[in-house]
Amino acid sequence: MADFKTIDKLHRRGLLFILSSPSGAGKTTLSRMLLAADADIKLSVSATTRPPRPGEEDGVHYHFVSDAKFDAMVEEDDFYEWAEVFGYRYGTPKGHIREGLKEGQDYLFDIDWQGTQQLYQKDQQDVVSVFILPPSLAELRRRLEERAQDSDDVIDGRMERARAEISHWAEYDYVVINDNVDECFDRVREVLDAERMRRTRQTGLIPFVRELMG
Ligand SMILES: Nc1nc2c(ncn2[C@@H]2O[C@H](COP(=O)(O)OP(=O)(O)O)[C@@H](O)[C@H]2O)c(=O)[nH]1
Ligand SMILES: Nc1ncnc2c1ncn2[C@@H]1O[C@H](COP(=O)(O)OP(=O)(O)O)[C@@H](O)[C@H]1O
Repeated sequence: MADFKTIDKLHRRGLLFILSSPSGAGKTTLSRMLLAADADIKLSVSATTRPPRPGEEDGVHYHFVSDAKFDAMVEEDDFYEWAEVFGYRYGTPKGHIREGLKEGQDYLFDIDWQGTQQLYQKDQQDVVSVFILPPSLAELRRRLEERAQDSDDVIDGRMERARAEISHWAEYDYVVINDNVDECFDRVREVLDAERMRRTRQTGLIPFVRELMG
């Protein structure tokens, strides 16, 4: 008889796990927690024309590229999708995502609603999207100020955009409020765990059931 471990190792198709939120609601924090806690998911590193923030590493958080390089990547059809956000361009490189999915690799995307819509259009079956909401707009501003990475003007701009971004909440599969970060993280992991068990992703089930039925 197959024990739980065998069942757990059934082959499955990977998924494209999207975390979006208005800036400051906590998606970077949650992404880092998820990558640290879960060895089966890896970050899809975007290319951006935005300059690096202190502590950000090229090739780890983003591929930091010039405008000319980004133009060339668009020209060469190197992106799954790309969008302009806050005056800079951001794009998802195609890389090896298609092959990785077949092998059961999950990919994490920290992208905005425009990127989410484009990924859905390209590959609906593999996408699972989660929208993170702040508990209040006052708390959102407090977090942006506490992060201390932007000038007051930039924070005002991000707050203005937050309303527009929040208006896309209903386009997502799941919505989680990030009040207490640990509780929010638990919810996000529950979504990921359940989505991994979807019948259509468990490609090893057909041979398993065939053997089960003898
Ligand atoms: N469409 C799209 N959006 C992206 C991509 N990479 C990052 N973004 C979004 O660009 C926005 C700005 O990101 P960033 O400059 O890192 O600031 P953040 O808002 O503090 O995370 C965020 O909403 C990200 O989700 C990408 O490859 N494609
Ligand atoms: N649940 C939370 N409670 C309090 N502070 C939080 C919470 N989640 C994130 N933060 C803090 O808020 C700031 C913005 O979070 P960040 O993950 O950078 O947001 P985003 O990537 O969505 O712009 C950071 O300083 C982070 O440490």
